[in-house]
This record gives sequence, structure tokens and C-alpha cells, in this order.
Amino acid sequence: MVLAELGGSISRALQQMSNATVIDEKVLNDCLNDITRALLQSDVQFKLVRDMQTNIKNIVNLDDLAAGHNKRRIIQQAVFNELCKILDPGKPSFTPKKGKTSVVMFVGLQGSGKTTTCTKYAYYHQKKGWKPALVCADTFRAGAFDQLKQNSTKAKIPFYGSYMESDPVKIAVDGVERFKEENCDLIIVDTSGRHKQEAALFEEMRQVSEATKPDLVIFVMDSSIGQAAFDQAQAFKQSVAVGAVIVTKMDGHAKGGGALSAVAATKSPVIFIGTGEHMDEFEVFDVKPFVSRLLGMGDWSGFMDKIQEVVPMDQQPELLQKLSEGNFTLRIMYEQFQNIMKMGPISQVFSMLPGFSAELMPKGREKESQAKIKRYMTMMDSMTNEELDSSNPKLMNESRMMRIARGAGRQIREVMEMMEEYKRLAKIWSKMKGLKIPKKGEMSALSRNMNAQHMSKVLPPQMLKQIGGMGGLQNLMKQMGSAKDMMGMGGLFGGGGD
Ligand SMILES: Nc1nc2c(ncn2[C@@H]2O[C@H](COP(=O)(O)OP(=O)(O)OP(=O)(O)O)[C@@H](O)[C@H]2O)c(=O)[nH]1
Repeated sequence: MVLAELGGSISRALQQMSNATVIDEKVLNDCLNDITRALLQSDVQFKLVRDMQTNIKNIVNLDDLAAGHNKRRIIQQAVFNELCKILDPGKPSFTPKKGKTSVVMFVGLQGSGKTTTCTKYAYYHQKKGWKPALVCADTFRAGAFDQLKQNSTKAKIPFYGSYMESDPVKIAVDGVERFKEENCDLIIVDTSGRHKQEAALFEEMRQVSEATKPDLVIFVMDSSIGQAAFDQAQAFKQSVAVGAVIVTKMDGHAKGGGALSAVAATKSPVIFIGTGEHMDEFEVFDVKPFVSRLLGMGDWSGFMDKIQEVVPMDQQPELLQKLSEGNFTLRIMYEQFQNIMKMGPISQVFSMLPGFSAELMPKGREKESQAKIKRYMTMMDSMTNEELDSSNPKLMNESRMMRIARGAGRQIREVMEMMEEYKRLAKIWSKMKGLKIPKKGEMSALSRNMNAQHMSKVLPPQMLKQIGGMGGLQNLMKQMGSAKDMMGMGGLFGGGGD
């Protein structure tokens, strides 16, 4: 079962329970059995699932809950907490510090995505101002060095490796030395993999680790390996001091649940997940927001981080200022579409919104939405500055629309459709009018201004309904800590999901 489906199944089980008039032993058992089945089908280890069921039953003692208690919420919370517990070893991994040299060694089987992940990890930190460097100590796979070289060159990250030297320990030591001298603060060592777990691999890993004394060993695991995940993770942990896990290929049709059980095997947290072949298809893994997303409860903080990543800091206050004045122009719409396109796969962004689990955004629709946005942008490219900067849709008469359609090689009907979309968005964004704007560089201040009342006006009604109305929204915001700023983006994704 794909993770999105797993989330869908658990949400449905909880929903069915919520629909029951009275929650008694039978209703609770049915709900827990459905959840158990879904987890097992996703290859989560049997023992973990059984423990989870027992724990929930212990917490939710229906007899002890007085009539006034909100049993639904207590059960939902217990499921949420138990899922988090499976994924959280209870202690954070070593975290490298910017400006201070750390050596991070990557281990994993061949094909797990180790080399790709090393570069993604380096690139992620480089974007945040670190000085990373890559060392290729994989002398087993022909072509490994070329691959690393190619990736690092593309990302402009310094690298070290050798075509001549066959001793991985020597390469690792030389590479680490060199980059320490160059004051790199994140030295990443990519080690060899093998097709299967074998003594030679573990011995090599041990030697490289002993020689380079890494501050952190990251175990890279392919999410599609299913039930084998637990044993594989344990075998690596026994040979080398694994401190963190990265699960790759979470974008595929993998049974991700199994890989997530690796946390239990290594007692180390998953710190990132790989969600595609590209360099930036890489996400920080946080247990609570992940479980929230899995259950279709949304992940405001991830969503907002994503927005803040793509809307340049200096544009944010300006945009908010315009919105607070109620000036939603076609140019703003254009810029926001540009930002959406930069955000990466639209389904990823969607899955962060409450009520929009990835399941609700099938692959086909995603392409369709993206194509539509691109089409709108092409049409806006044919507009004059006056048209783009006006917030008066009446300006757009038939002859202007005809000209735009001709210029963009589209039908007038499509320009009209885009204008309808603009009006719909302008209406939603107009609710931002009067919003108190934080000073430059003070984005978090907005979260204090943005209360549930405000959010409820901005969110499309069906989304609000899915969250559970005003009450659900308030809970959600409390749960997520802060809603940060919405920037009115909910509107862009609203209205039926394209
Ligand atoms: N879809 C998807 N593909 C990925 C992801 N991470 C890696 N890959 C692909 O998986 C394949 C194997 O990745 P590599 O990085 O070459 O594997 P490796 O584990 O380094 O292999 P060895 O160096 O032989 O140990 C490549 O085609 C990658 O593009 C991911 O998160 N999603």
C-alpha cells in the first residue's frame, strides 16, 4: 500500500468511527482493526503494529471515560500519538553546525539512492549557506565516481575521488583531510554499496568509519524494500554506528511503511526523505507534520516553509502590503503562479494542505493543473503592463481578450476562463484586506495577527469543512504551533483542487 493510501485508509477508519452515534467497544475495535490492516498492508512490522494497538486500547479505556468526554478526539489523538511514536526514537540525531567542521558518512546498499542522496544533502545545506564537500569512497561500483562528479559539478559543490586508487579507506582519509584544510564545514563521505548485505561491505564500512571518525553516519534506505527494512536497518546498525536514516524514493509506488520501521530497528530518527530523482526533491522529515499529512490533517508549517523558500524574502512584505490594501492584480496572480511552479511537484504542496492528502491529487490531475497554470501564464505574457497592474477586471473587454488570445495562440474562451479564475482568486484574497502587516523580515509576526477567524475566511469552504469547521481549524492551528502566514495561498489551490 502506498503511503498516501495508508493515510487515506487510516483517515477513513477514524471517520467511520466518528460517524457512529455511540462509540462503544465494538466501534473502537472495528476502527483499530481497520488501522492495523492498513499498516500491515503497508509493510509496517507486525510487532510495531500489535504494540500500537495494545497501547491505544490501554489509553482509551472506554469504561473510564465519562459521558462528557470527547471520545472521538481522545481516540484520534491516541492514534496520532502512537503513529508518531513508531516514527520517533525519542532522541534527536547529531546535528552538524554551520561553520564547524563535521564529517558525515553515508552507508547503504547499492541502488538505495546513496550517491544521489549525498548530493541532495550537500545541496540542501549549500543553499542554506554552508560550505559542503563530497568525497567518493565508493571504489566498488564502476561509474560511482563519475556519477558523484557529475552531480557535484552541476550543484557547484567541491568533490574528491580517484580513478586510480582502489583503497576506499585511503580515498576517504585523503578527501576528508583535504576538505578540512579548505575549511569546509560539512564533509560528506559516500561509501560503497553491495547488492546485498555481505561481510565485505560491512568490513569496508567499519574501516572507513574507523579511519575518518565521522560525527554522523547516515543510513540510506530505499522505501520500496517492504518488510525487509527492519532486518536490513538492524544489520547496518550492528556494523557501524548509524545515527540517522534517510528514506529514499518516497515518491514511487513503494510500501513506505516498512522503511519507516527502520527507525525502530536503528533507534535513530529519519531526518530527510527523498521524493524524486532531482536535486531538490528532498524534504526534512519531521514526525508530527508527517503524520498530520499522512492523515490528511495538513502540514501548515511545511507548507509555509515551502512558500518562504520560493517567495523571495524581500518580496514577501511587499506582497502582503498589496494584499492588505486589497489590490489583487493579474501581475500578483502571475507572480504567485511562478512561485507555485517553483515549489516543485504540485501534489507535494497539496499534501501539506489540510484535507488534501496526496491521495486526493492523482498524478494525472497534477499534470493537468500544472499545464493549466502554464497556459494562464502564457496568456498573461501577452498582456500589457496596464492590464497586468490593474485590479479592475472590467478593463478586460472583449476586444482586449481577443487580442490576448491571438497573441498567446489560444482561444478567447480560455482567456475568459482565466479571467474567471482571477476574479475567484481576487474575491478570496480580498478577505486579506485590512490584515496587519509585519515589518520587513518579521514574517512570524503575521502568525500572531492571523487568527483562525481570518483563516476561515481565506480557506475555500469545502476545505474548511474537511478540517472540521471552525473548531477543527482552531485545533489544527493550536496543534501546528503557528499557522505562520497563509499569504492567501489557500485560494490558489482552492475551488475544487485545480
Ligand atoms: N524516484 C526517486 N529516485 C531516486 C531517489 N533517490 C535516488 N533515486 C534514483 O535511484 C537510482 C539509484 O541511485 P544511486 O544514487 O545511483 O544509488 P546508490 O545507492 O548510490 O548506488 P551505489 O553507489 O551503487 O551504492 C538512481 O536512478 C537515482 O536517480 C528518490 O528519492 N526518488
